[in-house]
Amino acid sequence: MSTPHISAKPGDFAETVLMPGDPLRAKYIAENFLEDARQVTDVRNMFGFTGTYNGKPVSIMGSGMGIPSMSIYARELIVSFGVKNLIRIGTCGGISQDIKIRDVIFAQGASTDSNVNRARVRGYDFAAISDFGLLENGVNAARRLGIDAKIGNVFTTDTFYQADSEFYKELDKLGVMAVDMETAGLYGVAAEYGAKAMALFTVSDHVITGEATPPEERQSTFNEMVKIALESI
Ligand SMILES: O=P(O)(O)O[C@H]1O[C@H](CO)[C@@H](O)[C@H]1O
Ligand SMILES: O=c1cc[nH]c(=O)[nH]1
Repeated sequence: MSTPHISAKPGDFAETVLMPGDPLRAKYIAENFLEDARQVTDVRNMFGFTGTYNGKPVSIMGSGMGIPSMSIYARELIVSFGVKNLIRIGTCGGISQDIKIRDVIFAQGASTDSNVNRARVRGYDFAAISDFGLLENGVNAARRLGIDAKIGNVFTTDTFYQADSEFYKELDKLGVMAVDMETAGLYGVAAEYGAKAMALFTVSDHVITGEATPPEERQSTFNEMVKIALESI
């Protein structure tokens, strides 16, 4: 049973899917963290894999960048493949002064400059929030692993190259911790189709201070986040 963007059979995906933006990161996780991993889809090179972690079935699939791409894959996974839990594992830009590069952040909620969630509620505001159970499991897993993760509001933007840098300072005053490009859309799709969603990130750069993770360190901080996500299942 294929969809326009996923070529897989019924039962190919586990009930829980971890979604990095980059399909090559999905491949890396499958090869380095899962047992008995097999590739289940490769349409447009948006790779998806299913295997087990500590004996529990889990899938990993890329989401691509931005709300439209994430929304297509999330909707098809839920509606056509019976996926129940979608966990975004991404990178983000730090906004808050309290946030440092390499920190792990949980998106309790996601504000956005996108119109997709307003379109779901006749133009009104929609509070794009994480599923509480997935968030609680994730935070508990981070604590067990001794990782001091931050939890709060993030901003999902359609514009990676933000022209008005003052805007991030205004978000900082409102307590917004970080910026990404998918989470508000993921939370909206999950709500619309009756699935659970949660997002966590590693901070790859800071959009106000300009600090960035050295390339050689990116993999190890990314690994910490993957471990938290897998241990939370
Ligand atoms: O590392 P990923 O998960 O792709 O996340 C972040 O990186 C991309 C931008 O470089 C956007 O997708 C943003 O949300
Ligand atoms: O979406 C993102 C991700 C990392 N850094 C940014 O500035 N934006």
